[in-house]
Amino acid sequence: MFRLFSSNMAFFTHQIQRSFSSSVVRNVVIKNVTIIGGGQMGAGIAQVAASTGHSVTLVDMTDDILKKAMKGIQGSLRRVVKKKFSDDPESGDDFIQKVMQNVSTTTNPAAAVTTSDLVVEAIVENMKIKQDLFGFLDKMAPEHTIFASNTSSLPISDMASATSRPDRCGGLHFFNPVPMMKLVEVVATSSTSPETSESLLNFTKALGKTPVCCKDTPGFIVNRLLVPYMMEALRLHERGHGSKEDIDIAMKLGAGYPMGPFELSDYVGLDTIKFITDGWREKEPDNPLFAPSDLLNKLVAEGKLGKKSLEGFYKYSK
Ligand SMILES: CCCCCCCCCCCCCC(=O)CC(=O)SCCNC(=O)CCNC(=O)[C@H](O)C(C)(C)COP(=O)(O)OP(=O)(O)OC[C@H]1O[C@@H](n2cnc3c(N)ncnc32)[C@H](O)[C@@H]1OP(=O)(O)O
Ligand SMILES: NC(=O)C1=CN([C@@H]2O[C@H](COP(=O)(O)OP(=O)(O)OC[C@H]3O[C@@H](n4cnc5c(N)ncnc54)[C@H](O)[C@@H]3O)[C@@H](O)[C@H]2O)C=CC1
Repeated sequence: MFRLFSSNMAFFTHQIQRSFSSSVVRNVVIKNVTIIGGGQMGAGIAQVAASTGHSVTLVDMTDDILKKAMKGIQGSLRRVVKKKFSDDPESGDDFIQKVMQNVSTTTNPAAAVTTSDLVVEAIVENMKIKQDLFGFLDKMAPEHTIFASNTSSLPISDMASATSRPDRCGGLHFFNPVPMMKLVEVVATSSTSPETSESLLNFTKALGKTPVCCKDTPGFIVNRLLVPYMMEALRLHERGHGSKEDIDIAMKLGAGYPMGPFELSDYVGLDTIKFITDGWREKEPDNPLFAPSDLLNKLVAEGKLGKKSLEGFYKYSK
């Protein structure tokens, strides 16, 4: 994994800063943003933050992943400018160039957070790995830095408890695809300070998104309603009461959803879906809705993770 102890210097500098800074941290104006995890969500968050003038550092485990993320951001920006600058392609190119200049990448999270106002975690949906990351970054980041998680399903308070700054921890739950989806759930735990919540709300608005305030309860608002609906779709199919194609068509044409539940699962990523549903089963072990799904487990075991691996419930071409 990361070279966790490779930046002793950054740690040392930070400890000095810490001893001089005030323990009361006021409303933080967010300019420098570090995003940990350059997968679909992290890359999308980086794109939107950079597009709105923030200075972004994107962190992942290898340079290859980061290269892929930057390529993805560029491709997505091309789609955005095609619309936004339809009659002025040159300005569109300038915009892309400026946005790309706002993003730097690194595989060294310790160095990345030393000047960060906000860290957004968008790594794998696993509590232990997220807690290890939060605990590690807590020692490296300046006192004022706010830590936010983009988790779909895990308690923010459990991640915050791995730090010495639970008042400066919260949730920023973005939706996929980040450049298109307007909503961000801003999650406050019982320890999140009002100043932190306000900074996160202001940041969300600065991104051009619409925030809603959520408590740190399972699934926040959207996934509390979305996960049971998606699980019901899976159960309906497993009982042989509908093909995945018919269920998808039904929910698109009958309920007006842009994607049916199987299409959406492939879009989200079946590995992430499995992490989420395994976690919900732990919370509600007696709920038959969250019983293990042979179909989902088989697809994940075969590496069929959805759109990102070109096969999931459906097949995709590049
Ligand atoms: C059945 C299995 C059950 C398993 C049970 C387990 C359940 C657990 C589920 C929990 C999931 C949790 C995930 C999470 O935490 C929260 C989420 O994010 S949920 C997902 C929310 N997102 C959605 O619901 C997306 C729905 N889809 C859409 O809105 C549209 O389909 C979409 C915008 C993605 C694409 O639009 P569409 O018209 O279909 O296709 P186009 O390709 O034509 O795009 C339209 C338009 O948008 C532009 N665009 C699309 N993507 C991007 C991008 N990434 N960047 C930039 N621009 C983009 C595209 O260019 C088009 O522009 P035009 O000008 O209109 O041409
Ligand atoms: N996929 C979706 O539709 C949504 C996902 N989320 C949440 O966002 C988070 C990320 O999801 P995705 O982007 O879909 O996953 P992804 O699998 O596309 O990306 C995760 C990235 O994190 C990197 N990573 C893993 N461990 C790391 C570590 N210790 N340090 C640095 N990087 C690390 C991986 O290399 C990978 O590039 C998860 O918590 C997920 O639940 C939230 C909303 C929607």
